[in-house]
Amino acid sequence: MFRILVSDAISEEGLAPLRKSEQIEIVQKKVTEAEDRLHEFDALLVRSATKVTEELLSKMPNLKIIGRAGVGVDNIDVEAATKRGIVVINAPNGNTVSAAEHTFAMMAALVRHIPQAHVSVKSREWNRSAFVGTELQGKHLGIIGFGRIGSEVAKRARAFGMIVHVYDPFLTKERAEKLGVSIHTLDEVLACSDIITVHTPLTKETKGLLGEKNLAKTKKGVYLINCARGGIIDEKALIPFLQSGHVAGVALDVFEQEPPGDHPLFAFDNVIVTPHLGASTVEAQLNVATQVAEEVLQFLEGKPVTSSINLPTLSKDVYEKIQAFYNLAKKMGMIASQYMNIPVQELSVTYAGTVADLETTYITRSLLAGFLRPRVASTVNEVNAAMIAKERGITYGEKFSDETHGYANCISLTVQGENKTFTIKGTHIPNYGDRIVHFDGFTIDFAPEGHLLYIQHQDRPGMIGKVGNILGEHQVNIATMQVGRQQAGGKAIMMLSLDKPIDDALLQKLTEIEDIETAKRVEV
Ligand SMILES: NC(=O)c1ccc[n+]([C@@H]2O[C@H](COP(=O)([O-])OP(=O)(O)OC[C@H]3O[C@@H](n4cnc5c(N)ncnc54)[C@H](O)[C@@H]3O)[C@@H](O)[C@H]2O)c1
Ligand SMILES: O=C(O)CC[C@@H](O)C(=O)O
Repeated sequence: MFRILVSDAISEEGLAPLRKSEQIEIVQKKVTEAEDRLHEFDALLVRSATKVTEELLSKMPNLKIIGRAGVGVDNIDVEAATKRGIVVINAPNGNTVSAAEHTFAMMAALVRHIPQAHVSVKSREWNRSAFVGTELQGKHLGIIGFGRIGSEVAKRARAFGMIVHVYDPFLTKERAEKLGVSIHTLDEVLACSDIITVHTPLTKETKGLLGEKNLAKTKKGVYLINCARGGIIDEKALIPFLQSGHVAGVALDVFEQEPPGDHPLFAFDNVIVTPHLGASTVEAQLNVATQVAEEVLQFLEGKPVTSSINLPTLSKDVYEKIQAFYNLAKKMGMIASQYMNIPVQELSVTYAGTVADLETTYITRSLLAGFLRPRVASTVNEVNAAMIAKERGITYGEKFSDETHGYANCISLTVQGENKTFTIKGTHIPNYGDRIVHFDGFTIDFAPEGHLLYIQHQDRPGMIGKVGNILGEHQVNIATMQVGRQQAGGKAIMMLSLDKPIDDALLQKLTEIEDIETAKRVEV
């Protein structure tokens, strides 16, 4: 049974695909109400209210995936989730239009004093002169952050006859031209805009972006809008600019602390606010819930998720192409790790042939996860393998070569350990399977699966028989046996696949056979 905790209000209709599965149990409770079951859940679905902290994750040891029904993941400790091998996914475009429309609603409300007029009329006043506003047409709109929502706001601004100025350090010229905007510096946007709206994520760079220094660069009489994340506009720094009248009005849908409680900005009549409603439409909530539900189902079926925050995103087509190599690489990593049962400093993966043209980043992550799995007690997967490798001082890199050793594709792994370098090469043969074709300096050909027994020995007559006899005496059946040698009478190896694993005593007995130099178990 796959258990899912839904701890924020997520569209029931959107969750329908999950409810259809008999293998899935959905529990809709706040985290604080589900304390007794937190250890059971495989998935956690949230919006922005639930704070997914390191502490919460420590109470959810079975958690495999966190689904964010929205864009921003600043309420999720992604690093802590990654360290635990937990995939974090979001719904990046499900609420874009709703947020852009809410921004515009706030903009119009701000410049036409709609909330204030609403309260006035409901208080039985009819004070029309008190609410003279300004048109949006012809005004200069500064957009800070030109991603999904910022670009949708720009489209609507043009429809209102506004002149759009954009600041986004990551916006390429090509995209700017494609979207019909010119790129400006932040100072230019601050100096020329009648209205400024922010649409960036909350990051180290954007937190307090509109603080005292940059607010001072804005035009007197500027209007400010934040429907992105609390803190991008520094709420405390705003106060003197509101008191002096430099800032004509502010519209906030998001706050540094949510809920904001009794906030000093609420003392200003020209500050209008909504409770983080940018995504609160029927359409947006259906979109984000559906997207997250579909991603969780994909994950459950062992298929790639397409909107992961902490994994390379793969299309279904790409995933199908790399699947075979993803499995081969993982097995190669597991074999190498067990064979080289010493501390290692570096893994170098070389791709040749058809595999070299694929999304090798994901394949390398799979190999790394396979290498670390026998060495790490906690969960190791493609999500956290890179982080764990770094923690253990293991570097890794990819290379590409034309040398396929006569195969259509070849993955070579070279492991650099203390005073030992080990190389293993593998290939995937469609409709046949995976083969290891080179092992620690020997040419060989074996399937990387099952209970493997590696033996290095001197090439003498009868060696194979001696090993076979001892295994037979201990009721251990040999499923397959492959041999390799560097030259007649020199060093040679056997790679046996056994029907069951052998114990330490039998392994020791094998190493005591004359002319046997090494015997190692490898489980794949
Ligand atoms: N109020 C709501 O309910 C609501 C709804 C949806 C999204 N949001 C928030 O709105 C924000 C934007 O969402 P989006 O989907 O457009 O995200 P996005 O990732 O598509 O766009 C963000 C843009 O900000 C730019 N950016 C990043 N750092 C910047 C910086 N230092 N200066 C200027 N630009 C910078 C990026 O290049 C990107 O183009 C996010 O914080 C999201 O959480 C809020
Ligand atoms: O879930 C919400 O209501 C807000 C979501 C929004 O802030 C987002 O980042 O997608």
